[in-house]
Amino acid sequence: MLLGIAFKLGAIALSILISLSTWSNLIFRWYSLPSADVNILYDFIVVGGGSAGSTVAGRLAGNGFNVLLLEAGGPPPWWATLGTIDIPIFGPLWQRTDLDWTYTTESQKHSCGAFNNEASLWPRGKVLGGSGRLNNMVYLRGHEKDWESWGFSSASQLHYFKKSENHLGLYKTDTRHHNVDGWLPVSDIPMTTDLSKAVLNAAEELGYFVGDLNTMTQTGFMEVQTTTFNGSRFAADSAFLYTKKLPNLHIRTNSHVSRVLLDGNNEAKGVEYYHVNGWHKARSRHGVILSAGAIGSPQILLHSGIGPTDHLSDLEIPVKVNSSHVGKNLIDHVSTGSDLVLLNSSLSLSLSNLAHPKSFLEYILSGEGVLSHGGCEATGLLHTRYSDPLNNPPDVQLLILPAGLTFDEGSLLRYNMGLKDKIWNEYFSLKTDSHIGVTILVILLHPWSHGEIKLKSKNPFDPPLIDPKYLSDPRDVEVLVEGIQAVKKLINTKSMSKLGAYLNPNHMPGCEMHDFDSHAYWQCYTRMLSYTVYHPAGTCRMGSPEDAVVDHSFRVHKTKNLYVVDASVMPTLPSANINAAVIALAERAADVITHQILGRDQQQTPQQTYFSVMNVLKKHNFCSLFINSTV
Ligand SMILES: Cc1cc2nc3c(=O)[nH]c(=O)nc-3n(C[C@H](O)[C@H](O)[C@H](O)COP(=O)(O)OP(=O)(O)OC[C@H]3O[C@@H](n4cnc5c(N)ncnc54)[C@H](O)[C@@H]3O)c2cc1C
Repeated sequence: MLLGIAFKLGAIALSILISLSTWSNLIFRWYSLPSADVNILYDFIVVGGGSAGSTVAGRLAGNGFNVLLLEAGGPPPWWATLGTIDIPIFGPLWQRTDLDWTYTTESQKHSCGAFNNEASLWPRGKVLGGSGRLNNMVYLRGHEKDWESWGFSSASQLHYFKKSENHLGLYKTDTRHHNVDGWLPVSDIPMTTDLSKAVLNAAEELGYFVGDLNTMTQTGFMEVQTTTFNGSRFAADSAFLYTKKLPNLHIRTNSHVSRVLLDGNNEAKGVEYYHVNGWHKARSRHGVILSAGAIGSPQILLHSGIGPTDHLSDLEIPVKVNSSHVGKNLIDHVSTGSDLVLLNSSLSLSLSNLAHPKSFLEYILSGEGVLSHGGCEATGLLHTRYSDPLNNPPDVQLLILPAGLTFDEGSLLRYNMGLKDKIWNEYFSLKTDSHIGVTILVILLHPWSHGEIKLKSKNPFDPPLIDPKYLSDPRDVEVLVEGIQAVKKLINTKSMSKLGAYLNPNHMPGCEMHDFDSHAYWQCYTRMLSYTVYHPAGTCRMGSPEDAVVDHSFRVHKTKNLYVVDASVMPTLPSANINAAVIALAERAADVITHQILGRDQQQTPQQTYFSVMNVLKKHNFCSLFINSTV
């Protein structure tokens, strides 16, 4: 036993040492970023260093502009610099810490019955890299019909997905759909369990397409691709802020922006922010770009006096621009199905494998094994009978996780989600004997229910009121119930029966009045066990002035030099996890804004002129070899 303990301690010490050397480069970058000089007039101020903010700030700086990036969170803390923050399996550990804004929604009337106060806990990243530092790293683009409904051609959308991508996986030779010289690594997952193989075989048995869903034309199933490199998380800050030397980029962390400074013509001139021990102002020449996410960006607009007049007047915030859509159209992917499938065989992802020193060594030496597992291993995009495959994108996504809320025996995951004790005791912990609970998550891709974000007070540090109004439209419940029927078909295949898969027979508390497995039972189950997949969007949506907040060049209607670039501008949700689309939107925004400025600004700096000429040449494929290595 003593030998065992010594071995474990030795492995942990070794892992720390090797992590330190592996990540020292990154640590150096975090702490040697050019710090901001607050007296400079920057070309652009970007607010929020998350998925979108890191991308747009990195690209604009790369295009020769002087950029100040203000982020409310810090750089990752000291313990994260041991490398632990990039180990995929540890993702859930950072929730409910200083890296998380720890939002809670209002109590839901039609959903979330299984959760404390009938509310949903919404983790959001408060750190450079934003929610991309807490996420499950799944890289899935969505469907071509999604972009057409946004007013973009699918060809231009594919261009921006490819622009960001450095595809390191199986499909890297498919140059029509993938690219290998972007800044964001996209990899195949290094470890899967027997579950994903069984699900993919089951999908084939049922006649689904199995292959790359990132071509954006297919429905069917695939093993997930992830934003990782050598088995480690690679969030947008790693990709866009530290990959290239960007001397024009200045980063100020621990800087909470309260409002945009607008002149009498509603032209953005800078921002006001709180840093360490006082209020500061920063000024910009060409514009302010809000990338504070689907909660932060509408919150800052409202505090700046841009929003619905009645709401602002109630809070005595002087109205600058009456924009009735700010904070409205809150959309999110809501899901159900944790531990809905039980297996009577074991999988290689288990708590005991996770704690084994061998797993640490395997990860350190090869970037593989259980520590490299980000939670999700396969996914499917489907049309239920409520969605016409000829005219609509898929309406249900299935995400396959070889674990459920019971994975850690109740020590962390159920608290991260705010599950009621009664539901834990009477449903989850009753899991039959030694059988393991796995999850084929059913995700509603295009909710009819829309919610809203409002301010609670004039205080910029007060979290806003978040009400997603999940499942307030009954059509959403019907689509989720259809998704559950699709899961039942999958587990009834030969491939899944080899793993001993069966439907969890426990009756969901609160649904006792319905016969198990009846339609009414699943409606009730869905309303009880409904939870976020962490994709809030739409609160500053893009479109025409009559029904939107920003136009197609990301500019806030009725203002000048004020842009929003993040998940909040999405008019509808993509048929996928949304991080890839957020980054593609930010790539597009950087191009659009650069061209606008270069078009109207005759007095370019020599460096900007150089970059604009190079970009034009690159677009027309002149001297591409030379240019690719210099731009
Ligand atoms: C637990 C979890 C799992 C997820 N899993 C996946 C997945 O597997 N795949 C996927 O595609 N998507 C996933 N997502 C969603 C995805 O990560 C987000 O949609 C995406 O990161 C949103 O990008 P954003 O730039 O809009 O916002 P964020 O990345 O949240 O960035 C906003 C940034 O602004 C900062 N900020 C906010 N307010 C202020 C202010 N007032 N002043 C200054 N700074 C401010 C924040 O601190 C943050 O850094 C997940 C999200 C979570 C939380």
